[in-house]
Amino acid sequence: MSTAALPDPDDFDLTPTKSDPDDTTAAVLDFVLERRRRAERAADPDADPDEIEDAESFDDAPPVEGGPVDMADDIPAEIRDRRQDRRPILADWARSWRGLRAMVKHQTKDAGYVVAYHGVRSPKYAGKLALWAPVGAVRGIGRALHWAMAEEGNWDLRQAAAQRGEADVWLKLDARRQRQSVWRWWVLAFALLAAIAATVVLALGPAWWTYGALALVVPLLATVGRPADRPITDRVSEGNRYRKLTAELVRRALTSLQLAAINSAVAKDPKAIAFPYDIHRDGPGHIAIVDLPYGVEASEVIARRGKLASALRLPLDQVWPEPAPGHTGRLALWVGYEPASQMKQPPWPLLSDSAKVDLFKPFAFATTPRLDNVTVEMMFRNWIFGGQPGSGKTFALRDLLLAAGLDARAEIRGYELKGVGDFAVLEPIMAEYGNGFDDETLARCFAFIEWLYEEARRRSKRIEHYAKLGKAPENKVTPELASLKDSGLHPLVAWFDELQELMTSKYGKEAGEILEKVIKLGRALGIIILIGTQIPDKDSLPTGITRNVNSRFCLSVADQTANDMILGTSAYKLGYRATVFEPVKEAGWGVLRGFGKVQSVRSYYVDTTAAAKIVARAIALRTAAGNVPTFPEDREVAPQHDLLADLLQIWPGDEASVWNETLIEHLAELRPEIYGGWKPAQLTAMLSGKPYGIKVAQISRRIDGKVVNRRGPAHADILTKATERKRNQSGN
Ligand SMILES: Nc1ncnc2c1ncn2[C@@H]1O[C@H](COP(=O)(O)OP(=O)(O)OP(=O)(O)O)[C@@H](O)[C@H]1O
Repeated sequence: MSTAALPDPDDFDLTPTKSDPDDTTAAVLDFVLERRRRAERAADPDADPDEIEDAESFDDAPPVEGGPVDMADDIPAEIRDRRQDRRPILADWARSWRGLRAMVKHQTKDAGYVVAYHGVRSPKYAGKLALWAPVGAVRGIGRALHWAMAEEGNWDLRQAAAQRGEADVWLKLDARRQRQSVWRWWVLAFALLAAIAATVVLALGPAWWTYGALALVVPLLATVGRPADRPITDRVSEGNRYRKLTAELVRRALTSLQLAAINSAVAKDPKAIAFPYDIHRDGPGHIAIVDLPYGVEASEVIARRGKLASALRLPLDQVWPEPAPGHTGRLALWVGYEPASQMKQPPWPLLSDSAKVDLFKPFAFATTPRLDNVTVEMMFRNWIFGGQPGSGKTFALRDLLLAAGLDARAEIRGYELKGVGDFAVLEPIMAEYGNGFDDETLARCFAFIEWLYEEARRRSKRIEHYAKLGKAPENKVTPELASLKDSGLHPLVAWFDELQELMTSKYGKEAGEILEKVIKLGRALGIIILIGTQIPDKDSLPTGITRNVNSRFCLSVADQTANDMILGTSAYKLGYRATVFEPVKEAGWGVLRGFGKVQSVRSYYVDTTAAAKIVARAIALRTAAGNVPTFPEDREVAPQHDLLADLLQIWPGDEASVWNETLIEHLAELRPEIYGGWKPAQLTAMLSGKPYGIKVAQISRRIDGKVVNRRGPAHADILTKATERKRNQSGN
């Protein structure tokens, strides 16, 4: 071996040499001597390569991942138990309905294929049966007679005895043959009688008995009669069927990747590629967990997915290598029964009539190649969808908006800068919607981004206020605050499809800077930014934005730069490559990052008709929650407030009149950004001035035995004014 001829001078073993266990004095190892000895052993062409290692230390069992450094006795039993890899009692496919269904479906499909394959060839098989069955009958009778005479073996022995002239031996052998032969003739005679009886019964019985017997006997006879190399049935062509994943196949594929580290390791030790678990069914396919040779990372194999598929002789979208948990050298190679492009995706769970969404909780967004459901979240997240035309980013982005629609609290505003109208179906539930790439739409979109920043600032004040009240322990929006009417902290979903149109326009630079700030500031405040873009270069999508986005879905892209721009630096090198997907044909497929392990998924396909149904349900939910008509369209004054309504809302108990000071305290709690810092005189002025004209009189209260006079309005006056105004408005 060439490596053996070039000993590495630094290749010494750091484990102590075996010594007398009772000898507690440390042995001094002469490194120079030891290296020379090793070099000599390694250079010896006759030396057993295994002996270069300590033969006793060689362990061909799969390595135990991350085992304890020191097997101390005091490791608690429950931890030791947990570390034991127990194989599940039931096979993977039998442990879930999904697995069971996939297995049954696959087996049925497979069996159906085999039946159809042979069915088409049945006339040919019938011809073969007709030809070989008579031959088989004659041959069968011949064999039966031969067997009954018991000459097999005996004849040769008798012949040898005759040649040696040993007559008594010959006679003994013949007597033995006769003894064997007698009972065989009896068996044959009974078989013959049984056959005659069966023929009579068949002749007397119904016709289908005869057909049944023929169906049994004729193929048997034909099998006996046919030449050994010409089977009656054709072999089912393996090419079109699923190839079972075997360890040998995986080994061969891995060694065909031209990865020097794998090939040299396997050349030295064929067990360098190990399988810690048996290859088993997993959903609609098989999975092989592979421990790659020492020092080889799973990502190196994943990056060569095309070569792997070639080595397995399978289409690319049937072969899904992924990093497996445990260590970086562990690979999970999943091979589907059929290419992912031919597998039918289940319908989106949110299409069901009872589906609701809570944006604080995960919801279904996509499926894996095994058709497992992948859930995602929107709260405290910002998203980028990137991909070339026809990759499916608009549809994927729309899925999220539809989900947001089903949370009645969510306010949705956004711009489609392509001008096609893919999002028009959502218009009834959107507070703001722009479509087009004309200057006016771009200007509105830019103004919207500016407003978002202001809104983020307003929200930060509100959060500060609620944090003081102990209602926002992490200075973040909580589900309770989001649900609190008029808290101004409900989820705000701001989306931009084809953002590159704005970024490359005259508004681009400023818009990019502001949006980056919004992304940074708004995440904790319930502002969710969703961006779809076609050209992810730094002009179309400022790096300040990409860097701060925490959820990414990269659909089919043309090159490494685009891939890394969306998924993050080095994603391509690590094996996360959306370049493997073809636009249009594999629309909806992409690499999802930000939700546990990075993986390839396909977004749920929801066409516009299905989308319209979801929107209808969203309208019903929102009407019930009082959010239709939608959130105020005029965002400049958002959030809108109404002093009288607010006063009625915060009015303490059933007091007839309340001091201004007390009212301001409560008002500031409700809307800190508006009423925070108000003075009693200001409230008096607001109420008594236009348009309300409410009397704010002196109210006497006895505090600590003393009479205190302060100004404040009466509940009845405010209620009267509010009702009057409402009546006037509805009369208009
Ligand atoms: N998840 C999916 N599954 C199956 N087909 C899909 C999926 N998503 C999208 N498609 C199909 O791909 C087509 C293109 O999708 P989409 O319009 O979202 O692409 P795009 O990336 O936005 O392209 P463009 O930039 O040209 O608009 C759709 O018309 C749809 O038929």
